[in-house]
Amino acid sequence: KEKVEITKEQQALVKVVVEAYNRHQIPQDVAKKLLQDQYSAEENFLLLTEMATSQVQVLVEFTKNIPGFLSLDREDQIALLKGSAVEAMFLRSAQVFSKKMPNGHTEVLEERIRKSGISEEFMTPMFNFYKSIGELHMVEEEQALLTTITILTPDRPYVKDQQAVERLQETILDVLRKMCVLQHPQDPQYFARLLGRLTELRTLSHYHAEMLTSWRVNDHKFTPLLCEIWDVQ
Ligand SMILES: Cc1ccccc1NC(=O)[C@H](C1CCCCC1)n1c(-c2ccc(Cl)cc2)nc2cc(F)c(F)cc21
Repeated sequence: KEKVEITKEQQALVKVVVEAYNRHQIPQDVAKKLLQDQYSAEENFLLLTEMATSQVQVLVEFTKNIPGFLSLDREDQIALLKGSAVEAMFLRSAQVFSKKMPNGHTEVLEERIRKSGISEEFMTPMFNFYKSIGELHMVEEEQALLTTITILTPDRPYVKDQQAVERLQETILDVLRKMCVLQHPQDPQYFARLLGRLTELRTLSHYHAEMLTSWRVNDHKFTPLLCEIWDVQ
């Protein structure tokens, strides 16, 4: 059985990515806000657009710390950000939903989200994804690396030098694979299950435009940044 070992430079890479991931988290805790009060569909829609707008800004800052990202072609950097922003938002939402909370809090949070204004048809795929992420009990290194892998997806629309992105993604995949073996020795399939979630994430993200335009509000107002990133307006 080969001895799996994370090299010094891989440890340094993980440290940089995890610190950037933790530093660039959403300022105010949206889960706490949702647990404190029940908001109208209008207030929830506004909260979502604010959260999503700040999350995109946070994502841009985070990518600057991904080793090699700034050496990519400038237009490819933009293509990767545009292509991964929605998935990063759902992945972040899933991680927020999966956080350990006092008894009964997760149920209240789920209820508040169910009643937030999103139309019923999207609840099942969305919560199935959130719960499948929760079942993985990811440590923060795995969460940070999984988000990085999502950003470094070579086959996003308009990416010119896919090989360059593939090389960066493979560097991250390699250290994540080793970390999973070391972190979950009893579950050799863990790494494969982790990557399987990215397929579920991509499917859920296909619904994002409909989820937004079908939100139960009269006027769907988006920020210019969100119009850039989401397929809306
Ligand atoms: C958590 C975050 C961080 C960064 C960016 C965005 C968000 N996400 C949000 O703010 C929205 C809120 C927004 C306010 C209404 C309820 C859902 N949100 C969504 C969501 C639902 C549907 C769509 Cl289309 C998008 C997102 N899933 C969530 C799961 C959670 F556990 C949570 F606490 C908030 C969640």
